[in-house]
Amino acid sequence: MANIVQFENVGLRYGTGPETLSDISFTLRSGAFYFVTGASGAGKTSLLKLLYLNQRPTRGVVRLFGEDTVTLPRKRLPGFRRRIGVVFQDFRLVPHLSSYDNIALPLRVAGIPENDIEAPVREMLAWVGLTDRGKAKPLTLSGGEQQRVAIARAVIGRPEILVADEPTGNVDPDMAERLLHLFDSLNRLGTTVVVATHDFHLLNRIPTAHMMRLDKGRIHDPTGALRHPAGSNE
Ligand SMILES: Nc1ncnc2c1ncn2[C@@H]1O[C@H](COP(=O)(O)OP(=O)(O)OP(=O)(O)O)[C@@H](O)[C@H]1O
Repeated sequence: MANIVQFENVGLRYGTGPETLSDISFTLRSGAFYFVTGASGAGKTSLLKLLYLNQRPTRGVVRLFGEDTVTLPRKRLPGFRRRIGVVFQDFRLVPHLSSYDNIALPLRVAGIPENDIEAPVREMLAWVGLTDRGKAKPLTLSGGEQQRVAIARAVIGRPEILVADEPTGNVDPDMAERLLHLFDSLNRLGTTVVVATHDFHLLNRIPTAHMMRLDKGRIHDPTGALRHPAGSNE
């Protein structure tokens, strides 16, 4: 498996405060499944924000798809962001748009012709089990339904990496398992999946998943299992 993400001695500081993340070094392998765990405030959300290019590191190198994102020209950032799907705990759907239109949004933003949008949106609605809810607005859906719309929206552009920040935080345990099953099936199709979670029940559900534990802004990786040399394709 090739390296798809590489962090080298990354630090992140908000404003003039202390470093929220320090000396973060790890490699993510293309096609693997990762859980990011750690106590509240350990820096999980901050780490994911660096990963999906919502934040720039204060120091160090964040390399995505083999390129250094810190020196990447700004005009190339949107293209990079399209290769990463993101799911949030609070869904972040557009409230006045139907499920169908929320899922279609990334394709419309990317300028895909309307004729080429319907089939993939219908396919996504079916995949998340919401074929009959395409016209529904987010506030008329349950939390689990909203999250499935959000997952469909995140993956309709066939991202290479799916990042999810506490995606099961606002759904019941049965729905949490169902959502995890969606992530697992995507991963089996080759998508690299990174899920931050507090939910220890979920961790055992994906036996092949790798764990990234954050402790007070640092990666806990005593055996170095999360580090692979640059260019290593072992
Ligand atoms: N935009 C920001 N400005 C200033 N400080 C921030 C900002 N975002 C996060 N922090 C601080 O960074 C630290 C890590 O926060 P982060 O949200 O990354 O942790 P977390 O592990 O995701 O926590 P939780 O599990 O509670 O969501 C916290 O001390 C938080 O207050």
